[in-house]
Amino acid sequence: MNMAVGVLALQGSFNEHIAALRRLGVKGVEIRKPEELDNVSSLIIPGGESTTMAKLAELHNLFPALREFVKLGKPVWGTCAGLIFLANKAYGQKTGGQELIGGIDCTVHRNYFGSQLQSFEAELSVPVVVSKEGGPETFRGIFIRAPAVLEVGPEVEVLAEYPVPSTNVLYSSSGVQIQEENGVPENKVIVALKQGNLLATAFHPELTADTRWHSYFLKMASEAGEGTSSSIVPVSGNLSYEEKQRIDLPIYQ
Ligand SMILES: NC(=O)CC[C@H](N)C(=O)O
Repeated sequence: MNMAVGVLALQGSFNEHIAALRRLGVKGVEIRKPEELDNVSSLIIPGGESTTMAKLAELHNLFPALREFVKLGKPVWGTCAGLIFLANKAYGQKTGGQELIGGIDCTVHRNYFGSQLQSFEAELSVPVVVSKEGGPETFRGIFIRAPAVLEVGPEVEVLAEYPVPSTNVLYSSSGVQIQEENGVPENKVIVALKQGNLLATAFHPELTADTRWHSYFLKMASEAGEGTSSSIVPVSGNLSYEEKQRIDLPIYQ
């Protein structure tokens, strides 16, 4: 049985993820209902606005199915708001908080880099996506009202960090200086991480023409599917009108 990559399609940049998968010849399936998760073997949670996305997920009764998906060890990648969904703990929530899926043993600050106006782009050093056969040595990260990860547990693999002025150093509720406590240099925050089959990036690879992060996730997904009956579904045949429109989405270079 072949299985496709699901993309949570409640809000945010899900079309852009589907377009990036399509560029790699892989079919992305929009997920809006819990039962639709049965048809996919891996999932991408796009960037957007995590409170809105969480409210919509609640409305569609998606949280139990999403948590089960994670619990079963199926690969999930969250970009930006998607990272917030996958964190076990979040700061900077609206009153009353929002539901999270959880799974990555980390604490995320929802709007660490400030408001929409403080959005920025930066070249990141990301050894896991750099090809040994050459090509660019960095990845251009697009940070839009981006979160950052401030604390990680021992099972988390840090894939990329971003330097910040030491005045940005945050303290936990108990007054402990978070970065120092975890041995992370005081002037860096975590912007890409992995725990088992869960991957998270604070920036938006789906808004660039660079598909290296999507390839990395597809590799994770196919490795997780090895020995089982599921594998990634290639897209074949001509593009439908809808798919063509997606591929033609503007790409931020
Ligand atoms: N671009 C994004 O996904 C922004 C996420 C945003 N900080 C939030 O809380 O939802």
